[in-house]
Amino acid sequence: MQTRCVELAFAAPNRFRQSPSASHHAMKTGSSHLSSLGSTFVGSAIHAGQSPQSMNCRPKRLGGARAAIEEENAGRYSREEIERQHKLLAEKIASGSYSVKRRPPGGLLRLRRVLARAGPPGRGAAKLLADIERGWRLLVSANMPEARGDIREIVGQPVFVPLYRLFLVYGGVFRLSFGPKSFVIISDPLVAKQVLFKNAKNYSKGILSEILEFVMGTGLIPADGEVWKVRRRAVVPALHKKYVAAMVSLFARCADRLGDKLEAAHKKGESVEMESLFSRMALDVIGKAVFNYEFDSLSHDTGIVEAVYVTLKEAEYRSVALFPYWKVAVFNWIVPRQRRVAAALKLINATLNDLIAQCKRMVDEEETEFHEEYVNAEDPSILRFLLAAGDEVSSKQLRDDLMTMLIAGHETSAAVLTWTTYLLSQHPAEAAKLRAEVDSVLGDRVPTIEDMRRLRYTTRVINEAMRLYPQPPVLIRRAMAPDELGGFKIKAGQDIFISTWNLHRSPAIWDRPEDFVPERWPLDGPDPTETTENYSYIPFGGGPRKCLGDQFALFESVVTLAMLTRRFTFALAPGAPKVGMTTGATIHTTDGLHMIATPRQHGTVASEQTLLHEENGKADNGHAGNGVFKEVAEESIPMAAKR
Ligand code: HEM
Repeated sequence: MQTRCVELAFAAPNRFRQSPSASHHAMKTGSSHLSSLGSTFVGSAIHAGQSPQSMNCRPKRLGGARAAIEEENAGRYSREEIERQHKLLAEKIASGSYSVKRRPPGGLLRLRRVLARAGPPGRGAAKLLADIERGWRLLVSANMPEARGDIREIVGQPVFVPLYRLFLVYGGVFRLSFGPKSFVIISDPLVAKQVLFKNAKNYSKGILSEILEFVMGTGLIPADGEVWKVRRRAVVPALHKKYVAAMVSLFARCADRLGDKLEAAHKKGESVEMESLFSRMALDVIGKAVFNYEFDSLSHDTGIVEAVYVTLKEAEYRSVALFPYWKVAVFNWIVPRQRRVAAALKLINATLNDLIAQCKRMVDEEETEFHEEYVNAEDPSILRFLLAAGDEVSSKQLRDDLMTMLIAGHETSAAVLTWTTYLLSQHPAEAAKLRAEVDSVLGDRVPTIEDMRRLRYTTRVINEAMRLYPQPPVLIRRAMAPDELGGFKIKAGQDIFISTWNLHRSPAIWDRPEDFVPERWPLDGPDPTETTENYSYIPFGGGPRKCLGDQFALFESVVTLAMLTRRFTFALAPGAPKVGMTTGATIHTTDGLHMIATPRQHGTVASEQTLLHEENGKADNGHAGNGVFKEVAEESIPMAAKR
């Protein structure tokens, strides 16, 4: 098939595609989702992995936001530069020059030897020195392992990659220092549990709050202390069971619209860039779900869609800038990007304020009594629930909460779907097994809430994709008082990164940690969570600050994956750029996920179902035998990339 890239008539969200730029990354800045940001060091890594090569399928139209994004991305890191940095870091770790010396100064040993030869008084002094040395060693062994590096060895690549290499050498709790600044990196499940759950009260969101303040204000993700407690208590009930069930049909509707787009592309012989399409679909979902707003970004590129992306991009940008010039008011007038950001925020705020006012009027006119599982059929949004609940909250706080959820629930979901689709394109056997389940459970029905229990393998595929590509890959905290982590003391004010990436890929925890094995999660077992896995698996965090949209997000991913699987097979587009990783708050691809989506011929379904049953019958928890599926996979996934 002759393929071209779908030319999307949109501006802003295309950021993900081609540019050598961080356009790509335009943000997910989520919050927590922004968690992988939060310091110059972390932020610098955000722009990692971008290739300066131009892509062969650029969108023809560049809107203002996209142009702005491209403008600032020129001349970032080349692939060669990143590879050079990987090598340098590996060599430095191997040579030991990255490690802080933990032995007493070598001169002491020589002095002791000289003293020992100088008769009884010298021997006495040498013994005294030996005792001091022993005390030193004891003291040092109580110190946290420390890697002291040069920030240039870390930037230019997704930050969780060097953190993984360092973890393998320095262990589950170590300090990473750059000059006077240090971060404690946690990759040990029990220590993660202590920070997230057992002693959660001692940890704030630290630098994350500062970065996100301009967009989320005191919304749930950046908020700490009393504000967080009050707002969490108010918002959580809005995502009750009936609400999530009502959302299933919204997910299906949006996934169907995406399916139509893919079908149209196929008819024209075009490839599709799935990362930006998933981003648009997730924006459409979250707009409706949170404040009943129809972005319809899959079809139109309206000013508000562009404004959302400009704002998200800015949050990412601020996390990487060395000098926070926007804190100086005059620069906000002088610097064009700051003027654009101000205009975007003004538009979003005005839209949200209108929606809030409109919703208030509707609630005032509504006759239905408010109750615990209140859902308005025409407007099942979270905003409607909060207003109907009579939530005593200022419009500003409400706006902050809505904006936070918009960001938190947007790119995370998009990223999960992007990497799941990528993984499946690399694992035809698992893709065939998935199709078999979807066909047998759904046929050509649209999924309902009851199907969520039945789509077991689909759920496992998502669980496993979230293990390999956690969104965000790092969680950020700051200690408010001294604590002891894994036996090492830390001081108040210590910045901490919990590396979900390291936990999820730790060779000490997982068999074949790097492999995509949905079967590692038994179909008849409970859905894996931080509780079932005792903090070895924390795709939604854990403890009091755990994601409140976890069930929503899981169902959104399952429904979308099932709907698309029912209609298409996916394969990487011939000649598509290698799918590399880069990170904002979530993990993005470096150059987009260019695929061929082929509408399915339902003739292969029966044989795939037989295979699913045969495979399930084995009740084997290992990796599915690829050989079993090979034939089906080959005939039903045209051009599928093979492992
Ligand atoms: C696959 C999609 C999603 C993933 C992987 C995800 C992941 C996470 C994670 C890991 C955290 C904890 C952050 C931390 O501890 O620092 C979090 C927090 C949060 N998430 Fe999500 N999330 C997703 C979707 C959503 C959705 C759809 C919503 C809203 C409807 C949402 C709203 C929130 C909020 C408000 C918080 C902050 C909770 C608090 O601090 O009290 N998320 N999310």
